[in-house]
Amino acid sequence: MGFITLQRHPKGLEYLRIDTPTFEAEVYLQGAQLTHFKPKNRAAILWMSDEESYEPGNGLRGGVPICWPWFGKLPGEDYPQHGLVRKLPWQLVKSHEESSGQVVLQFQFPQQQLNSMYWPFKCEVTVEMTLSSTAKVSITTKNLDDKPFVLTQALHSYFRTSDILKTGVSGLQDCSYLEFGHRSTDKAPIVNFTKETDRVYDDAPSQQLIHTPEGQISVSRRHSKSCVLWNPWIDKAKRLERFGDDDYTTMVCLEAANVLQDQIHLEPDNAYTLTTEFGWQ
Ligand SMILES: O=P(O)(O)OC[C@H]1O[C@@H](O)[C@H](O)[C@@H](O)[C@@H]1O
Repeated sequence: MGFITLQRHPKGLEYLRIDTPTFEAEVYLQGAQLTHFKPKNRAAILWMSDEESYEPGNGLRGGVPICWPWFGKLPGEDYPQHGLVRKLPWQLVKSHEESSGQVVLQFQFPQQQLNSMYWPFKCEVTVEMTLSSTAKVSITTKNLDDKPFVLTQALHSYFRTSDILKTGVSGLQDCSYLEFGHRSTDKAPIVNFTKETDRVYDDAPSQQLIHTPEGQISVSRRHSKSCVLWNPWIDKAKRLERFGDDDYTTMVCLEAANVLQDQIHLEPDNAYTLTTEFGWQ
């Protein structure tokens, strides 16, 4: 076997390169972030920005960033967007190759790195990836404190398409969403992209399909009622860091989440696992 090798990007970040008879993948220890996933004989599924500089301490623009213990700007305007863990190194605590070609990786976020100014709770945070012809990414939070806390989070997956104008998402028909402060519901069977899209669906079915010119990507979620659908479109693309002006034409984010009414109340000693799984249909 020997499918997994530890490599170092010229800018210094360490990552795992995995090459099996079934798939290839790359996972950065910073952010425990899957940045590349490609089943053999199929196109790559995840989008990664060509403008990414891979500087240590920056978020990596693409793949599956981990947003924890809050999503977006919440709980306060001065809080770092999308939480505390996506720009810091995680520890690899398990890597297991099965003869079938399936690979299981487990990462833990070192508790001492948690900024107690923003997050004054003891907890254990683990990301597990099960990679084969599909990729499954889970994040488990265990409350080790003596008081409960409230958590929002997302597995912020960037998917690749060759043409956003020929891309749509099914599985969201009749679901209510919040976008730019307004509530709405889409009656169409497929959501298409013609402008900036930044929707939080708070009670969506557990599976969607992304229809791209390359085929259909199935994206499913567990322990998650909410999901986020995002494409920055023309103007926001120009303002985003590590994102090319035309990059909005080749990506779409469909994020497994626990946000809005779907936020998690975690009592002491309890644990909660959010999971997303994706692959070609
Ligand atoms: O640039 P960031 O912090 O990675 O965020 C990217 C996007 O993440 C999405 O999840 C949000 O809905 C967008 O509003 C945001 O712009």
